[in-house]
Amino acid sequence: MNSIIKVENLVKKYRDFIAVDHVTFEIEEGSIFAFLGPNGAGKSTTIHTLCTILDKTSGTILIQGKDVSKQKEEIRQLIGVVFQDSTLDPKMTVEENLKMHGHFYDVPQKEMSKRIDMTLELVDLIGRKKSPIQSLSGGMKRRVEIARSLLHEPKILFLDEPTTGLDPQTRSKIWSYLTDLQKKKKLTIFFTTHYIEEAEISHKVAIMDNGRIIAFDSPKSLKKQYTKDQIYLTTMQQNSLERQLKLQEIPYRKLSNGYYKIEFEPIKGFLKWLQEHSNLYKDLEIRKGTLNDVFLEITGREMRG
Ligand SMILES: Nc1ncnc2c1ncn2[C@@H]1O[C@H](COP(=O)(O)OP(=O)(O)OP(=O)(O)O)[C@@H](O)[C@H]1O
Repeated sequence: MNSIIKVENLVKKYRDFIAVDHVTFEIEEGSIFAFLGPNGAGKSTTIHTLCTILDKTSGTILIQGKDVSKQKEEIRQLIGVVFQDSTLDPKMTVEENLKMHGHFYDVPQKEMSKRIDMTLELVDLIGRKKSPIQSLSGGMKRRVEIARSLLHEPKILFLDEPTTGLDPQTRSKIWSYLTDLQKKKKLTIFFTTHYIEEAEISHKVAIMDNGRIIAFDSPKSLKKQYTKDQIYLTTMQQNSLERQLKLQEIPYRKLSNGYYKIEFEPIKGFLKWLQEHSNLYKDLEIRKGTLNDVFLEITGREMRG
């Protein structure tokens, strides 16, 4: 694996409180990586130490072989960041905001206009180049921030909850721009999100809890390892259904909403039973395990709440 980020035994303390507790992981160049976990798990703290915004307490962070403690400036040129709180100047136009960033990152003057147009085209906002930021919608502002973060041609894009507060349609549009970028520019994308389903597009997911990484793999492998397909049934014949399930030693749980929940792996093995006993149930729903179920299985708690 060609790792672009290598984190080893990362610890971040705030006084005596350990916010990040001996975290170790690697991220492959050109991949999409999602960082999940409940509030206060330590995701933002980790991302901020990787982006050189926050100093770590101990451990090693290498970004393309460069040490964040010693080579901050070089690393800043390698990364683009989009954080939750907008840092765009609302009174300035889109173009002026991008130009300011370009100067800050030493984008050569003769390349500036070309790069601004190119990045705005990537997020479909070239037509709004001359618009003041304050005239744009929330989703457009986030897209301007993404364009701005790409202006100095970074190798890695860090996004801390890039879609929080946006409507589902805008969120899906932003993800389609980001996945497109990852493919076209071979960009490595590292993001945190509260919308667990957004992590499904990533190549690897790390789930963090209480400052530690408790699971790390592809969404598919995590779900395969920790979840089972779930079948939900309703019935008019409770006694007969329960008798049959018990007879076949099929584990079930009766939920407070009247549904019977059956977890079965592999689901194929249960389909025959369902066909043969179709007279015993009314509604049938099959749900695949989610990343939230993975968290629930490992910790016994919901990821949210
Ligand atoms: N500046 C600080 N001083 C003291 N404690 C802090 C500071 N920043 C964060 N913490 C604590 O460190 C822990 C991890 O916080 P962090 O913001 O990294 O979590 P998170 O996973 O990003 O949560 P969220 O999803 O809510 O953003 C929390 O318990 C938080 O209260």
